[in-house]
Amino acid sequence: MTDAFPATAPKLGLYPVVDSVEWIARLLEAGVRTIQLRIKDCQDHEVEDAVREAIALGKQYRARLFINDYWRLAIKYNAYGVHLGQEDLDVANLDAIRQAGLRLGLSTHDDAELDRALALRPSYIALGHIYPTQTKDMPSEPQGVMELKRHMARLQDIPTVAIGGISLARVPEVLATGVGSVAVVSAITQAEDWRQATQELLALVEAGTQPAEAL
Ligand SMILES: Cc1ncc(COP(=O)(O)OP(=O)(O)O)c(N)n1
Ligand SMILES: Cc1nc(C(=O)O)sc1CCOP(=O)(O)O
Ligand SMILES: [Mg+2]
Repeated sequence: MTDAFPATAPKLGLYPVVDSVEWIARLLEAGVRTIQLRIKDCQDHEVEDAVREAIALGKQYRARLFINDYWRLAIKYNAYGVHLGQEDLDVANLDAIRQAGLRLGLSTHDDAELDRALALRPSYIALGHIYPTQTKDMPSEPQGVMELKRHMARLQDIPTVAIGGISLARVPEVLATGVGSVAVVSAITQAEDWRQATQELLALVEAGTQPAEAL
């Protein structure tokens, strides 16, 4: 059997996904303790400074800082974790990520992707997209909360994250499925008042009150 990736918190709480070090800094200062740097479609050398600075901030705040896509840089600067999609699985060196002691989060969008992800024994599984999203072009239809709830029945032993179109108003029905974390982009970055939005989301999702382990 494949070796498991290192454990993360059973419930990751509020999980903002943002595209700059500036957002990382302001959200950590606001109390967020699970967060992802997601800068799309760059070469490693173009994002190296941002990845290094984001990881340093994550350590400073004892937060669970995941790097999306740039797994080599995540290893180089000893990130808390890496987030990968299904396409990334075809090219990423999972053994190197595991041996470096990084947590691994994996995206899934249907049963087949869930099967593939579970076989790799990642640190958490993300399920999306739950609702229509303006943030990313999705090739599939939204799953909806009923489908999320159905998936949760087979995901009792692994931390879970819901993503895609989740607004403050939708958080209660998402949490009612039993999912342990809510990942958001626009609910924070497009909010009229991001501070207030973050505080309301944190209060609802009960984000990251315990420090990240083994930083
Ligand atoms: C928490 C979380 N869930 C899903 C994704 C999507 O990741 P991926 O499929 O790799 O797509 P991109 O984000 O790279 O466009 C995510 N980033 N975070
Ligand atoms: C980056 C991303 N991944 C998704 C997936 O389903 O894998 S949905 C998504 C975008 C989420 O943004 P918002 O909260 O603004 O809808
Ligand atoms: Mg990706």
